[in-house]
Amino acid sequence: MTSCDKDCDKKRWDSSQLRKYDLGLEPIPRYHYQDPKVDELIKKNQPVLITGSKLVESALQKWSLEYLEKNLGKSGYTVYLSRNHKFKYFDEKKMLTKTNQKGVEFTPISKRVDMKVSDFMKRLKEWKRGEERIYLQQPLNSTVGPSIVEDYMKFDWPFVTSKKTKHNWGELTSNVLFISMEGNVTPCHYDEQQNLFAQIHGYKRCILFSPDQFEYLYPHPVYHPHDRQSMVDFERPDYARFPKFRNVRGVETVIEPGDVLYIPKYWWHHVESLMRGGPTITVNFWYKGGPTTLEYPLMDHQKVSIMRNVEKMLLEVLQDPKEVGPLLRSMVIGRYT
Ligand SMILES: CCC[C@@H](CC(=O)O)C(=O)C(=O)O
Ligand SMILES: [Zn+2]
Repeated sequence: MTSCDKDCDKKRWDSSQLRKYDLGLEPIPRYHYQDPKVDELIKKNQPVLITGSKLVESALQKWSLEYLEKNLGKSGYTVYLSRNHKFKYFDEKKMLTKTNQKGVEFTPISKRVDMKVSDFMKRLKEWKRGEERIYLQQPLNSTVGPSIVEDYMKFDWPFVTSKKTKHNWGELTSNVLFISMEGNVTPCHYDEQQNLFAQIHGYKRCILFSPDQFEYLYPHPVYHPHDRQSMVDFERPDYARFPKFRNVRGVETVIEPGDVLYIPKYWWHHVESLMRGGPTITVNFWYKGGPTTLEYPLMDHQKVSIMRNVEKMLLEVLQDPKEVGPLLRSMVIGRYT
């Protein structure tokens, strides 16, 4: 995939800036925000790259690193540090559960710290190869300065609200501000929320897989701190442990400033800030999924939700995670297979 799938005169990035994976990927469809195809795809819970919207236009020219440092405010921000380029999310509430204390040792690669924006920006500017990488991931809240509030109020709220209403989404839960170093990777995972992912600065490559790829992406068990995250290391897949990963089929795109990527809930996504592309800035719009009506045949994401509930129930009653596998095997092998 080259950057010339839009206009070839401006060379904005090239494929040498993308990390190499052994994956079968097709392009995510791109449509102008006024094209009816956008709502057609959202309605079908399909990803779509929405171009030309004014969703975050109020931030596009203004939200430079300098402007954000000056206006984000003095309180501590959530920053993740990582010894490598991967920022694999972990749920801290699941690190100390009794099930986990039954010998499931877990030490995350990345760690969460509270950092002043000025300290973050300093580390970003002075970063040297070999040092810990950093990634600011902060829900926008009342601690931001007045000019950020003004820019935020000028987001095209009628646009996002029309999507929420038309597609029966639940409430907006958060707008998370992401300031990433070039080359940072958020490894493959799914969220249980609808996501309008608005790019403000720099380029991010997004690889998505539909919920029906669950068995090829081997998520950690639900009780694990890496719940919802794929166990497969895309850079060095362990095909012995994860043989079906060879079958995975996904879609990808590179989002540019002004683009909005619709990431449907339960869709897997891997996101990387292009190598040698400089820092990137994104704001996402996470919406609760709408009310689910069970219509048959069930949709693939509904089956993922059912599997999650079965895991939770079994863990609740068995208490020991090591008993879940044997019980499911005796229930299924030779009887349902
Ligand atoms: C912690 C969330 C990170 C983000 C991806 C990225 O920009 O690195 C994402 O996965 C999402 O918006 O759902
Ligand atoms: Zn996500």
